[in-house]
Amino acid sequence: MADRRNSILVTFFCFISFIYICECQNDSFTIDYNGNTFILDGKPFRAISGSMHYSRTHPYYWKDRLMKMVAAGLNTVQTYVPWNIHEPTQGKYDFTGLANLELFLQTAQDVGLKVLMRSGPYICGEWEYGGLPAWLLTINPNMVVRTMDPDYIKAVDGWYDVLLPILKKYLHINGGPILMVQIENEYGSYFACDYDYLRFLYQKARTGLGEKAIIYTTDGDGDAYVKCGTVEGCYVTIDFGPTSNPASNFQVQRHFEPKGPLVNSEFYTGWLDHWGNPHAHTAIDTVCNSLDKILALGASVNMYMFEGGTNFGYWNGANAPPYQPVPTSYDYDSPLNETGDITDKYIAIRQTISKYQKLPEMPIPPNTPKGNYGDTDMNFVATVQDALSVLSPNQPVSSTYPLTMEQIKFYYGFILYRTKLPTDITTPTPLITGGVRDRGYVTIDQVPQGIFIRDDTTQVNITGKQGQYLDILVENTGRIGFATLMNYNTKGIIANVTLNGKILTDWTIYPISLENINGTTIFQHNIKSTGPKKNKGLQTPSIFIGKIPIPASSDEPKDTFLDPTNWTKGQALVNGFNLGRYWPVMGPQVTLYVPKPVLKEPSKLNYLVVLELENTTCTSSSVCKISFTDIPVINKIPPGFHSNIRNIPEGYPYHKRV
Ligand SMILES: CCCCNC(=S)N1C[C@H](O)[C@@H](O)[C@@H](O)[C@H]1CO
Repeated sequence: MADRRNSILVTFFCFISFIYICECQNDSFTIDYNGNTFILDGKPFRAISGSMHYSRTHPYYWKDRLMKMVAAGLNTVQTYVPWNIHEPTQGKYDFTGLANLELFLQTAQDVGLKVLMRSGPYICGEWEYGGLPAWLLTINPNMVVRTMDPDYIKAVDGWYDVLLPILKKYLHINGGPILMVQIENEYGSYFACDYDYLRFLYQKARTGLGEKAIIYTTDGDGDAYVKCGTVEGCYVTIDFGPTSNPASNFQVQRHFEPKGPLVNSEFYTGWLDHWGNPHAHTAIDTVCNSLDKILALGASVNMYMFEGGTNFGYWNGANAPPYQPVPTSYDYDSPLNETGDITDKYIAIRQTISKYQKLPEMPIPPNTPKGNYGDTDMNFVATVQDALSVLSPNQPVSSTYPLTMEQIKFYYGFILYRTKLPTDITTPTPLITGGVRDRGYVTIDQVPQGIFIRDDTTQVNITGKQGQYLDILVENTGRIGFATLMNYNTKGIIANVTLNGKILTDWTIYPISLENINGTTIFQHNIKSTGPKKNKGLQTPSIFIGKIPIPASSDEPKDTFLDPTNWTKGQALVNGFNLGRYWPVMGPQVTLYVPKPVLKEPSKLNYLVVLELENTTCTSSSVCKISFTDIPVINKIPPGFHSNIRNIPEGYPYHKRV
C-alpha cells in the first residue's frame, strides 16, 4: 500500500516539476554564453530578422508587409522608435496612425514575428533629426544632444518614462513579442563618447524594463566604434554590409563579446538615397553571397532594410557635410520595395534563407494592385501670400530680426518671412544671407527674384520699390540626423539678411500649414488671388488643387503614384494626408507613393493639393495637369550623372563616415 502511495507521490512530483520547468522556459529569452546562442523558451534561437519602420508604412499595410517577411523565412522584425513622431511637442504624446506603436507590436505578434526594439532616443535612420524632437532646440540652441547635457537628459528622462512601460508590457518575457531592446544607435560613431550618457540610458532602461530584459547596443564593425558605443550591462552587436568575409567582421564583436551569439544588427540589403544622387543599388548576388556566409556561421542577422517604405510629410532626414536631404521614398533597394511589393531580391534572399530555415508553408502574399488614373486637372487656387488667411490663420509673429522656426515653436515644412523694402531698388542689388535653412524663395510683391540655397546660394539680386513686400518663403528640407553637424539643426532664417550691405529689420513671420487647405477649404474662404507671377524662370510659390479621377468600380481605389513630371519642386497632399516632397527635376525620385487607404471610395471626392515652389506650365488662367500612374519612378539619373555611374559601388564601404 505504502509503495503504491509513494509511486503516486513520485509521479505527481515529476508531473509538477515538468510543468514548472515548462513554465519557467515559456516566456524566457536569454543568452547562452557557452553555446554562443540565444535561448528562446528553452530552445536555441537564431534571429533571422528584417528592418521595417512602422512610421514609414501606412498602418493599413503593416500586416501585409509583416506577412511577406514571414513568408520569406524571417522569424523577427526590427524597428525604430522615432521619439519625434511620438512627442511632437514637449509633454504631448501621439501613439495614433503612423505612430501606433502598440498596434504594430500586436500585429507582429499576431503574424508570429518576434521584435528587436530599437528604443532610441536617437535612431539615425535617415529620419528627421535622427528621431530627436525639434523642440529640444527651443530649450537650448547650444544643446549638445546625445550627451549628459542636462536639458537633453531631462527631456530623455521624461520620454523614457512614457516609452519604457509600453515596451516592458510587450517584452517576450511578459508574453509579448519583444526579444530585446537597443539603446541609442551606433553611439560609437558620434564624437562625444560620453559614457555617463550611456550609463544613464542603460540604468533607465534596466529600471524600466526589469532585470531579465536583454538590453543591447549596435555599432559599426570597428573596435573604435564599439569602444565608445557600449557600456557594462549591454550586449554588444555590430553592423556591416555585404562583405566577402563576414567571419572577420564578426571578430570585432568577439573583441567585446568573446562568448555569446554573433549578431549583425544591420546587414545592408541596399542603401540610402540623397536628392540629386542616383538611386542606390546593391546587386542581388552581393547581398545573397554575404548573407549565406553569415547564416552559415550560425549568426543572428537583421537585414536593413527589408522594407524601407516612405518618409511621408516632412519626416525625411539629411546628412552633412555637405547638407544633403534624403528623398520622400525610402525604398532602399530593399527586398520589399517602397510599396511593399516582392522583388527579385526578395525571392533570392528567401531562397538563401531556405538553406538554413524551413520556409513556412504559406503562399507569398500577392503584390497590391496599382491604379492608373491618368491626368488630374489642377486648378490654380492662390499664391502662398494670397492664401495666408488659410495657410497661417493665427496672428503672425513680429520681430526686429528674423527668428528661427524653433524660436516661434513651429518645427517642420514651410515658414514665410516678410518685410518691406526700405527704399526704391532700381538696379539689381544684392540681398545676402548665409542663414537660410534650407531653401528660401525670394519674391518682391510676389514677383520671383531667386532662391537662397543652404551651403550654396547666399546672394539673390533684387529690384523693387520702397514699401513693396520682400517675402522669403523658407523650406525646412529636413534636419541632419547623423554625426557632429546634428548640433547645427535650427531651421528657418538663422542669420540676418542684408540689402546692399544694410541689415533688414521689422520682420513678420508666418508659419505655413498646408494641411489647412483641403477640398472644401478653398470654397469656404473664397480666396482671391491674382495668379502666379513669372520671372527669371520662376513663378510665385502657389497652391493648386484637383479632383483625382478614380473610376467608379468595386475594386477601387488602389495604391497609385503621383507623377509630377512637368512640375518642379513642392509638396503634395491627398485628402489632407501629406504624401511628402516631390522634386522630379532633381531626382532620383520622380513619383510619389499614394497608399490606397488615403483615398476614398470613388463615390466620394478625392482631392490633390499641391504647393509648387518653383515653376509649372500653369498660369492662373490655364489648367495644368498632373497624373496618377501605376508605375513608380524612383531611379531617374539626376543632372550631372551619367547612366553608367552609380553612387554606391557594390560592397560600398558604408562606414565612410562623414
Ligand atoms: C551617410 C551617412 C549614413 C549614416 N548611417 C548609417 S551608416 N547607417 C547606420 C544607422 O544605424 C542606420 O540607422 C542608417 O542610418 C544606416 C544607413 O542607412
